[in-house]
Amino acid sequence: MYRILVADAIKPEGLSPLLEATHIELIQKTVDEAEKQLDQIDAILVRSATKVTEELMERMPQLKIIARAGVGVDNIDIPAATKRGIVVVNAPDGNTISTCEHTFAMMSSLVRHIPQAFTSLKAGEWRRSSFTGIELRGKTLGIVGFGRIGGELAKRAKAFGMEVVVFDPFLTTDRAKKMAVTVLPLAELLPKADIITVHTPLTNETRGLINKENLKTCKKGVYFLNCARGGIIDEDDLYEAIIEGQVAGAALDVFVEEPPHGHKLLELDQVIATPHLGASTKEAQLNVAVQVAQEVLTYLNGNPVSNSINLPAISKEVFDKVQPFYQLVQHIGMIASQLIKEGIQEISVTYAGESLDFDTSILTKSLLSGFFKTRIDLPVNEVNALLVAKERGITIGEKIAADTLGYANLISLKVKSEKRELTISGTYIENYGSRIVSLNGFKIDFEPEGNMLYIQHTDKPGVIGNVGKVLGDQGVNIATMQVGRKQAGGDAIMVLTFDKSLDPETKKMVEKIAGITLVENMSLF
Ligand SMILES: NC(=O)C1=CN([C@@H]2O[C@H](COP(=O)(O)OP(=O)(O)OC[C@H]3O[C@@H](n4cnc5c(N)ncnc54)[C@H](O)[C@@H]3O)[C@@H](O)[C@H]2O)C=CC1
Ligand SMILES: O=C(O)C(=O)COP(=O)(O)O
Repeated sequence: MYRILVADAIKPEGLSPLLEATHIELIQKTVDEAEKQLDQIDAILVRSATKVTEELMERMPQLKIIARAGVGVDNIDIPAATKRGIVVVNAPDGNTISTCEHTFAMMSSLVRHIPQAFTSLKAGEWRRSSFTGIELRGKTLGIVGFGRIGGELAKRAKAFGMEVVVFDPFLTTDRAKKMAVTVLPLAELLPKADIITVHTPLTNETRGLINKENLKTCKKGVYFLNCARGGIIDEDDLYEAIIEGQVAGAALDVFVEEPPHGHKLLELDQVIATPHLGASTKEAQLNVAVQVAQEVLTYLNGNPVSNSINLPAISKEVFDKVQPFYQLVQHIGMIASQLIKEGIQEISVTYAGESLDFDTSILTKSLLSGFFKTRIDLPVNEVNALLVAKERGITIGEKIAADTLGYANLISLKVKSEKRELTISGTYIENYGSRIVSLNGFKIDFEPEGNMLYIQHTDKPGVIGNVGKVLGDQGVNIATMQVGRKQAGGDAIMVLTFDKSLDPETKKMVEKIAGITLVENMSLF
């Protein structure tokens, strides 16, 4: 008998696969109400209200699976679950349409001042001219983050006669073409759009993506929407921009702090808002409940789940073989992702060497998880890495090769975009650790770790010295520096490691050094 705790308001109709199973007992209580039963619970189903913390997991020693009836898993401590071998699943597409439709409703309400006009009318006023709006037809909608929700929104905006421009650094030309949207860099989208809506995940890259600096570059009188996550548009900077008249108004479904107690943005007449209602429809709630109920049942019946976002358990024997290469491949993926930032068409991995004589697919998935780490909102791991690649139209290849080029083992990655190809190889040396031994055809030898800087330059006297001088003058302590070149006087590369990441100003100074053609920060945290 398995006991499943349904801790948040999840639609009961969607839970019928669980209600009908004879080996399952469903307990519909909050965590506090179920306090005395927590040590017997095998699965927990939540939305965003219940916080599944490490402390809660400690009180649930039987817990095998956490299911999030929705997309965002920020209320679940994923590393703590992974550490305990608890699978976490979600429902990635069950609420896409509802969130898109909510965004559209917010956009219409925003430009026609419907909430403000309604409040005024209810107060007994009849102020028609104060609420003159604008048409959506002919306006340019800027969509920042063109995933599931962004894509659906584009279709609806076009039906309203809007022009759609999008920014998404991970979008392939194929998908952009299929969706018939114009792709622009963010710096070009902002001054072009009349209305801008964000649909990215909240990550270190997207927190404050819209801020004081780039709000200034927008059209005066632009409208903003955030139905994704609080903080993608900096709340303080948005407030200032509205006060200054640069932004005409904003529609917000999400906040940095929820509920937003005494929030200054909510005091502004130009702001309309809803309490995180994007996914709150009968249909979305049924979809997500059905999806997670099915996943939980599948897993408890001993079968693999499809929307897991953390690690599956692997046998001790395989684990021992995989373990030395596990971090190396993640680092190879992370380096590649930071050196080839555009949309990718193909990723292929080649394994050579006797110690790699096992099913390497787990390593390929681990490499992909490193590659996607900074690109998408959900934690990507071995369980979902291939699905993530497939959804983005990326072809994945895996080969076994005989030639280790003199190393005991060699793992080589080739990443292809429409414009170029990037190659990187690494090896694991017993009792020594991981080394990257070739990068873009340059022989090199460095340990992938921490904060790194990649520099492409011409092999001529003075360049290396000048890099050292600029960094020294800025008080940057170089931990290691490795160089590689193909032939004397030709193209060359340098890879440096630091104790902390290089600030943008110092990076710019390095870029200005004569002979240097490319400088990229690489972080392996
Ligand atoms: N208000 C609500 O109730 C709901 C909010 N959401 C939130 O909406 C967001 C988007 O959801 P989906 O479209 O389903 O996710 P998705 O993963 O399909 O799309 C996210 C897109 O953002 C792009 N992206 C990642 N980093 C970026 C960056 N630095 N700049 C620009 N684009 C970037 C990705 O390439 C991807 O195409 C998520 O944060 C999710 O949590 C989702 C459902 C309901
Ligand atoms: O699915 C998501 O990411 C959401 O933001 C919806 O959250 P909710 O289930 O409505 O609390």
